Amino acid sequence: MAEHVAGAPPPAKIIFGTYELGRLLGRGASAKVYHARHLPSGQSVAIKVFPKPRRTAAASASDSFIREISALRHLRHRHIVRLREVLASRSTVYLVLDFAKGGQLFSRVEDRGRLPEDLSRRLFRQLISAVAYSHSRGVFHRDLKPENLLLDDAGDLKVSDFGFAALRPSSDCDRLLHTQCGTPAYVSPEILSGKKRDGYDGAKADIWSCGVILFVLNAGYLPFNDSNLISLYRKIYCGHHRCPRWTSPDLRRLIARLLDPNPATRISIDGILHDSWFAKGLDADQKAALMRPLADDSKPHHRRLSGGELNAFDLISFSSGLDLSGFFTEGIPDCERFVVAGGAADRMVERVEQVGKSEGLVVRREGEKGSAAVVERQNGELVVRVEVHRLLGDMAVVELEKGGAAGRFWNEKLRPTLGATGDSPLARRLRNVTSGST
Ligand SMILES: Nc1ncnc2c1ncn2[C@@H]1O[C@H](COP(=O)(O)OP(=O)(O)OP(=O)(O)O)[C@@H](O)[C@H]1O
Repeated sequence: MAEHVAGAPPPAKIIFGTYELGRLLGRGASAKVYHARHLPSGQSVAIKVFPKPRRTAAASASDSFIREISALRHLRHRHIVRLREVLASRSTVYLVLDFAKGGQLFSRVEDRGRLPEDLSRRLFRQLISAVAYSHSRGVFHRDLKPENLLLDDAGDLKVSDFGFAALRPSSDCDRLLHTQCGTPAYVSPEILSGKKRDGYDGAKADIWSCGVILFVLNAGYLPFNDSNLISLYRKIYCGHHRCPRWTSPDLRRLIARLLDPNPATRISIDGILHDSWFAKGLDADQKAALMRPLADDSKPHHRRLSGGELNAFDLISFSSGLDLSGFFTEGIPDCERFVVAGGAADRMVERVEQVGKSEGLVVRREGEKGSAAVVERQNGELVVRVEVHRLLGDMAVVELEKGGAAGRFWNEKLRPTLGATGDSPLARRLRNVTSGST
């Protein structure tokens, strides 16, 4: 293998035969984000790379990539980074996102200082448009801060990083949330106070963070800041902030209403839309256009989620699907793959082994930790090979390869014992496998 020479650009890495990974754009607590080129179209994308959790228990909704996928697949809005595709290998989950060429809004403020009031207003309107839309779809970001606000090549805002997002429970429409999330300087007093029994209103908590962001855009510094965490918390509880002298009276008033420590009296999205500073110079049509999501908003989101949880079936059916090509050798004749839940995959391997033995065939285990059962005739001719590839949590991809000698063994001996007459997803898949068998 060729060695990488220090100082030379790293060799191009092509993943799934489709994306050429480029430079590192940023790294967060949970993932690294790379620039990449979509080879068929030449388009730039950003790929967020998450190591897959090393555990066998079911993937938890608290995993940030699960949260992020669950949230982003609900959302299609011009000011929210679009999730194009989800890919996975054995060890890694890749989120393919629209590339926000302008980088972090935070860097802009850091480099050039505070923004002119009109530019703050334009970006704040875009932020509220995205936040209002997310809330209307039952998604609360919970970690809004300038580092998570990106800019595209036209300088328009794209809200990103939904790794802390919460989805409203669909059953009772209860908007009160319980997990403590976010970055201290941007977090609302009710989250800091951790009144877990009462929960908190995710919409109002996001609005507080929008208030902190608006303050930062206008001032160039944070409204609540202290190197001592306890003092910082105290300042946030009180909501005491001082706007810089250049702040217009209307903007001062709006900031005070956003940074109201009492969520019950804090301004709502509707209140913001009617605020004089926010609405300045906007006629009714322009306001409606601002709040309108993309025309094709409904397209990718027809399917109902089960309680906001995401499982591998959701992943598979999303967008162009979970591309599993990295798992397998292409071009194997009569090779089928399907996803199953629970212990069904392991039971299938055991069953293949048992039936093979009872038929006097040669049976052996292969693969990592015996994840595959191979059945052959005495002359070495392949009858059937079943291999289990672990996916997320207890979900698994079953790869089934039928050799030339599979026909009778598969149809008459094996399939009836695998319960392929029921109506489970596994049974349906097995019926399809059978109909094409030799
Ligand atoms: N779509 C994108 N286009 C361009 N750059 C991006 C994109 N997504 C992320 N980045 C860059 O990568 C950085 C890290 O991304 P992100 O905040 O999503 O990661 P994270 O691990 O979820 O972070 P956190 O620690 O805040 O949870 C961003 O701050 C940004 O600079």
